[in-house]
Amino acid sequence: MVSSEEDGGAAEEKETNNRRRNRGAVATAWLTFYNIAMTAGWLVLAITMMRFYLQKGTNRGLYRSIARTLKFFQTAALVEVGHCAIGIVRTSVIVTGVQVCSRIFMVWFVTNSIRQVQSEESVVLFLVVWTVTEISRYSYYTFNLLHHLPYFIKWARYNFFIILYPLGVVGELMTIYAALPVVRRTAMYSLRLPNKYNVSFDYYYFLIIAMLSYIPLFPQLYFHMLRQRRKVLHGEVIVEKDD
Ligand SMILES: CCCCCCCCCCCCC/C=C/C(=O)SCCNC(=O)CCNC(=O)[C@H](O)C(C)(C)COP(=O)(O)OP(=O)(O)OC[C@H]1O[C@@H](n2cnc3c(N)ncnc32)[C@H](O)[C@@H]1OP(=O)(O)O
Repeated sequence: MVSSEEDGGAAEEKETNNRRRNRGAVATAWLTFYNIAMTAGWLVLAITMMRFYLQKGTNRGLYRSIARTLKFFQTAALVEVGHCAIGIVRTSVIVTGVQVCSRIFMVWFVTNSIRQVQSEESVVLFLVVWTVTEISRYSYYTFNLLHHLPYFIKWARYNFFIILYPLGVVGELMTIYAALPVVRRTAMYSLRLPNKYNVSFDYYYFLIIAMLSYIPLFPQLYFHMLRQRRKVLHGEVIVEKDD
């Protein structure tokens, strides 16, 4: 439901201020520390990727050069699901969980595990998209917590995703697609019968199901962000169903 912009804007601002007051000093300090650390981590990734490309002029070996940092900072984002669960951040556990888990899956179980896809251009595509997204997202949260939010950071946070989200999805799907023949050939992460657990699992089909699951899940994340954009940039009050 969307009410008039003026009334909505004032009510939203009041609600946001109340929420911030109720969060508590320890939680605010933790979130500030967390967001600064994550902004720094993704900035390091951006600089490492740029330096690598400028020095080598190719994306061959680029993933290996950032693998440890990427795995650390992307895995650390699991903490965000905890933030929502304990209520220090007012975001849906499900929306955050899907976003974070799909990224962790891409890093650990596709790109990191399957060496043959690491030089694909699609890997560079999603890495660049994630990096730009995360630098603007975490710096937005940091400046917001410090009550000094430059407008261009707010603008970037709630506009870049319009293009970056679909581009990220294209990069991820193309990478999984490139992994399929390798997974089929090597039968990695698969369990064939007969075995002592009497269970079978085929990672090849799991990857196909993962790709298909973008069809229902991605629009939900995208429309969630479009609603956030209307709320933050245009002050609309949007009543969402709780999880
Ligand atoms: C097991 C394998 C399964 C595989 C299946 C896969 C299927 C997956 C399908 C979908 C895949 C998508 C793939 C795309 C990947 C990409 O990322 S591409 C790059 C572009 N992406 C983006 O732009 C989105 C980035 N992600 C997000 O923004 C979030 O993760 C989100 C959960 C989607 C949305 O964030 P949300 O928190 O709901 O919105 P905000 O407006 O940012 O925040 C709401 C309020 O919460 C406060 N807040 C949130 N986090 C923090 C924080 N860390 N610190 C402080 N505050 C925080 C925020 O300030 C808001 O509060 P108020 O200001 O009080 O309103």
